[in-house]
Amino acid sequence: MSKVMIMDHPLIQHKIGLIRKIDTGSKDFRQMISEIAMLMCYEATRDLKLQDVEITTPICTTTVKELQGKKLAIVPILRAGLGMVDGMLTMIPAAKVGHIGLYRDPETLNPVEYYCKLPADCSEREVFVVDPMLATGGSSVAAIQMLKDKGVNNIRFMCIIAAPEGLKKMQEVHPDVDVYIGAMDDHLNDHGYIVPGLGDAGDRIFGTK
Ligand SMILES: O=P(O)(O)OC[C@H]1O[C@H](OP(=O)(O)OP(=O)(O)O)[C@H](O)[C@@H]1O
Ligand SMILES: O=c1cc[nH]c(=O)[nH]1
Ligand SMILES: [Mg+2]
Repeated sequence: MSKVMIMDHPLIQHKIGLIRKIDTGSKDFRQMISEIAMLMCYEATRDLKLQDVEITTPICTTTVKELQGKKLAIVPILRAGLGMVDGMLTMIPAAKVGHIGLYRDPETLNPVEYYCKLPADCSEREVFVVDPMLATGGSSVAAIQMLKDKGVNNIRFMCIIAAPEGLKKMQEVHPDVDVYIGAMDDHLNDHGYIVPGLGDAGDRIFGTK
């Protein structure tokens, strides 16, 4: 079964409180989504493996640590996932970035695919899929399936707000995917929005409503 990590860092909790407020405008919302993604990336990469390497300083030779194993890629789910990319890249500047375009049909709540462009060597990388919202789970479960269909098998998923319904679905369909959650909310309303949530993340990031 996958690992689920719910963030307990005070800075993350504080910033999530700010983005929930109805009065927080796009500029501040965007800025804080990016900061939260950076802090969550720091926490979610705690278990990356290190190896010893010999180097030479200006003074002598010594042994230092460097990351071992697979290189990383970040795959935001469009649109709202785009808001998390800058913060992730601040922590992992050498990561490659793929994009998966999905929107949720407002009537059926089913995800509709419209774009997919991944790094050529994506199947050899450890991939962080990012989207601020895990609601019914339809979008993130479908995005991860798209990656698996292209041979990617080392996947983690990071969201800022999750509903229990979405987490349950993710664990049922993709039990191999570790999930990093900023805050666990209460439930979904009749329109599939997370309660208390923060509204429509994409619209708030891009100012489209
Ligand atoms: O778990 P689900 O029920 O699938 O809902 C979550 C999805 O809904 C939102 O995207 P949306 O469809 O609003 O697209 P957008 O990012 O372009 O606004 C959100 O960013 C997730 O991708
Ligand atoms: O609450 C929700 C649910 C889906 N997508 C969002 O942006 N917000
Ligand atoms: Mg949206």
